[in-house]
Amino acid sequence: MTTEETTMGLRLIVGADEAGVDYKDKVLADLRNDPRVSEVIDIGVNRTDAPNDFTRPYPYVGIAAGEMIRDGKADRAILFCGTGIGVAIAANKVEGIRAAAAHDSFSVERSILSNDCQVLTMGQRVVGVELARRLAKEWIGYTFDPSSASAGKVKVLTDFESC
Ligand SMILES: O=C[C@H](O)[C@H](O)COP(=O)(O)O
Repeated sequence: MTTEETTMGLRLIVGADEAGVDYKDKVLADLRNDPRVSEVIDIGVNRTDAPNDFTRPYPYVGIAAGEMIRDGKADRAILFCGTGIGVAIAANKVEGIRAAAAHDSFSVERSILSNDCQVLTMGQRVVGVELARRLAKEWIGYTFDPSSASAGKVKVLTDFESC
């Protein structure tokens, strides 16, 4: 979390395609009860959606989340699909967004401390729901250190995008 996130609380997006909606809803409920989180924005899909919306494919979910972060409407996102890969690829298409699919504690930690990712993705077909819930809780507890040795590496990415 940045200093601002720490002071204000995190503004988090949760989202999923049809293959990740069950995990998304579990994590959404957890985050709504987490004192570190000031706002949770559910961008769907939801089981109550009309069929065309409920079957909205993963690229739309990942891009929508990335655009909202890019536009300052949220700080971070936790997204789900079958594998976590599709929503990560989609979010990474948005300029300035760093998204990682991660299903273990170490990678979840490093996605922030090494890579300053704004987006964590997981696959409902990859890990159990209790692990996904735990990893989501862990992830929001990490804060990137802009004075760390990792910052210069992240800067290579942001400099490349601004060329
Ligand atoms: O990365 C893609 C996701 O896992 C998605 O939920 C399923 O995609 P598919 O139906 O093309 O396998």
